[in-house]
Amino acid sequence: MSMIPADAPAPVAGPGARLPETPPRWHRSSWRERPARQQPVWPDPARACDIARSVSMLPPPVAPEAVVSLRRDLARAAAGQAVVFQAGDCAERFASCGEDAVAGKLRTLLQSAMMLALGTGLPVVKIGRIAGQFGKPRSADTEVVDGVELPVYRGDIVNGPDPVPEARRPDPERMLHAYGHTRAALRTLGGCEAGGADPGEFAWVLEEGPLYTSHEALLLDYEEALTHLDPATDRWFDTSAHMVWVGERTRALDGAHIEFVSGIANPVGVKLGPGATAEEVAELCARLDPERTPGRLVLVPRMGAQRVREALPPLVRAVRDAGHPVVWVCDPMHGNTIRSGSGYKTRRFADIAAEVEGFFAVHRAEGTHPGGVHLEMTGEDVTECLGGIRELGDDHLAERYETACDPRLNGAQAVELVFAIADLLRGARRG
Ligand SMILES: O=C[C@H](O)[C@H](O)COP(=O)(O)O
Ligand SMILES: C=C(OP(=O)(O)O)C(=O)O
Ligand SMILES: [Mn+2]
Repeated sequence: MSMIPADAPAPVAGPGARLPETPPRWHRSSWRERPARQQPVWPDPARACDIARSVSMLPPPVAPEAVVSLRRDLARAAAGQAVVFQAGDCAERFASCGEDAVAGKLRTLLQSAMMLALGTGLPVVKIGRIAGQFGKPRSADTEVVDGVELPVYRGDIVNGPDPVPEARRPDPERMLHAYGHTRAALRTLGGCEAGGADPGEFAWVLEEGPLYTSHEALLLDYEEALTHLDPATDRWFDTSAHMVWVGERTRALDGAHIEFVSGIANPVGVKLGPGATAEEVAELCARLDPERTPGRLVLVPRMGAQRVREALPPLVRAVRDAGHPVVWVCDPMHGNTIRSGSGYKTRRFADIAAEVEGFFAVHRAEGTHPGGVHLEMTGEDVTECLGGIRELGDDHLAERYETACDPRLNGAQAVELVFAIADLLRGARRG
């Protein structure tokens, strides 16, 4: 049953607004026939099923028209006429979905987008890791804290981060809370865009286009519950966000996550680690973008500074030669995670900057568009990543290490990186 009102206006036609056919035999639950990695083992699966059903009856958080509008904007980025800036927390916390916290994040994102727009003269497609980035894939199922083995934290939509067994137990009620916090965050974002809450001096950036939302489509019970048929277009939309992506750990071609996103009409991202092969990527493009529609597919290499210059070119060539009009977006964070001497999970600013430079160099050499960047950052003065202009060292990490999962650039480091990216983009345009 569709949750989208039948009288919703049909999307305006234009580049990127063409919506490909839903694949035959696809349904929002067809992923259940495939192996699904990184899913919680709910203690009471029948209860999880009931809760997912409750979520599916709630109003869709995001409207199909706004999703189509993002597709149109991404089509421009695929053609090199706009640049994508996708950024936010690694793991959003429910407790940070209040009005002040979300308005603060919005201001930070807009500030960065404004610097990119001013620095490049290009329109910036603004996409937050916001209003739903609650599920985390992990490298291991358990961790040892003070000698006790515990299930890992999998994001607020699954369990809690406190290192005690009760908090780490997967709780399906959290899917309902995730829905509520998404709605709350969207209300604040929408309020700012409508001139309600105050985005301050960055308000004009919003005149060029809204802040879209995105998260990893990881917890498939939840994504399925918010996927509805839109009668105006006869397409299925995952209404949990404007854009969703599939992570490096769940992008298996025959896996549940790729099956799920193959049938939704949203723009879809896929993370690509250094092990991705040209054949795999060509196959992913064939599955997810069979009609070669600009604005549909965003490929997000996260290779690591050491690998990007050798690992990325074969993938770029394979996609270009197969004629898929994808947006290439550089994630310079996830291939550069290290453990510091004092034991913190961290990243070096120099590595992050070097990966971005490598990404631009590859696109320059291949004659393709560097479509944008995907960052984990905050406007707060946290101490999670090493280096930057203030030369944050290992002995500073303990001062304000606040992330619930991966280390984020702090406000100053983010500004420094965005300036460097604007320079590279200017160079790419001249080239
Ligand atoms: O963004 C997320 C992390 O990279 C992912 O959850 C893996 O983190 P882990 O190696 O600490 O499990
Ligand atoms: C887990 C993430 O990325 P990846 O799938 O690239 O490791 C992430 O974006 O937080
Ligand atoms: Mn992360």
